[in-house]
Amino acid sequence: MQIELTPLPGVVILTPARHGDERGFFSESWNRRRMAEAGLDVDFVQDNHSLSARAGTVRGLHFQAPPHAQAKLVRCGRGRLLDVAVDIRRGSPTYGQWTGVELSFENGRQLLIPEGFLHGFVTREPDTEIVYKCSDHYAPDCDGAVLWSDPDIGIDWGLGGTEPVLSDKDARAPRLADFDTPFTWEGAA
Ligand SMILES: Cc1cn([C@H]2C[C@H](O)[C@@H](COP(=O)(O)OP(=O)(O)O[C@H]3O[C@@H](C)C(=O)[C@@H](O)[C@H]3O)O2)c(=O)[nH]c1=O
Repeated sequence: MQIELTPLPGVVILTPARHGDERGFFSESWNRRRMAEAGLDVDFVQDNHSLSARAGTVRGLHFQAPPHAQAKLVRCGRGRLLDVAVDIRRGSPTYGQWTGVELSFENGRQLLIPEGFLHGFVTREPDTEIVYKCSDHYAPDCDGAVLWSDPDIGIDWGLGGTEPVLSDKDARAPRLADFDTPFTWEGAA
């Protein structure tokens, strides 16, 4: 498993080995022991899978508040997407900053997003599937969102001026400045 850091400490790109043969490949998409050995010990309890029919579909920016905060391990099952994490931990040196990584079936990359970050993505091909593990169960009462296009965050979604496909919930989400984050950075005074 290859591990790459991103500009946001704690957000990590993981690329599991693929063992190819004449049939195709085999890959351990998550191995708890290997992750723990690498200092990435997360206890996942739910797997999610969604399909976005059209390229340019944006889902996000989402979080679950404590006591049901979620770390996520995200990969692309089919197609191609830009996966994004935003630090929303009050007092964090990187509060409000984002990082994005292209995940595709071909590149096999995965993004590990800890608690305290927003998560969102844009699909770059039709019929793109995302698959992700979560460290807590779905808790609708703790579910929240921040506006995907908030200029204070300034994510470059690569849409080139085209309007994205969005859910009503995501289109109406508040901006970061109008939002009281439920997360605090561990190093905060
Ligand atoms: C997130 C979630 C939704 N649902 C239901 C609620 C609703 O009826 C339907 C669609 O939900 P949503 O519109 O919230 O789906 P979606 O916009 O795909 O939400 C997801 O976006 C990405 C970016 C994330 O990081 C996820 O945690 C989740 O928030 O699925 C579950 O049953 N379990 C779940 O864990």
